[in-house]
Amino acid sequence: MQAVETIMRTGPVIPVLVIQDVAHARPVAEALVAGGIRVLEVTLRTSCAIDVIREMSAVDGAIVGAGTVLNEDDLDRAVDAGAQFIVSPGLTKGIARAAADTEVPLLPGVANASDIMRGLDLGLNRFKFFPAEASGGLAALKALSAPFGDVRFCPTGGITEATAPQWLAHPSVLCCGGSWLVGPGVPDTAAIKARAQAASALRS
Ligand SMILES: O=C(O)C(=O)C[C@H](O)[C@H](O)COP(=O)(O)O
Repeated sequence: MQAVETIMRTGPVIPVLVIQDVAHARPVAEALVAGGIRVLEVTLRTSCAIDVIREMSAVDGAIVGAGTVLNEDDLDRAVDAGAQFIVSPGLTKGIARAAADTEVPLLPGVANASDIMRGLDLGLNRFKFFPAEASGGLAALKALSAPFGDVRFCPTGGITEATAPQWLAHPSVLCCGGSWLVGPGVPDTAAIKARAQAASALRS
């Protein structure tokens, strides 16, 4: 297992994936990897998500994790399917302990100073800033970075290809998350690859 920091530094954007049909898993993962995006967050929002993690994990070059992990049971199911990292919209002691016990990298969501302090108490200092735009946007992140100078973030929620560069320019930001790379429905793999190429070039 890689450290969560390594995963965050693999590329500038982590695509947040909501895959409705397991048949779409491989073509989507292949298109993203072909476009230079290797770290893939499969949200546990669909009934096939666990099978999607399994399928995508078989794609060469893909580093597949689970998102929308809400409890220890979700975490266990995702890890059993091959998830190499775990993303959660929030932070609970249960998830932090389960991730530590399983030695799976965890990227838990924080939205304010108290969330960050709870994370620090649990030995964590790499977080998803979620929901990034709705929680005050870049101005809020800049303000939070002042007292928490060693903390690094993956802002997610409301970020687009157009706004990602502003977030990535902040020194506390290692990468951004976003759903814009893969839309709903039957995947247009050429378009996904093109968006992945644009995303992977965002900070170079
Ligand atoms: O379900 C989760 O755990 C999530 O990760 C929520 C996602 O981060 C946001 O839904 C990002 O979506 P956009 O705002 O469309 O980029």
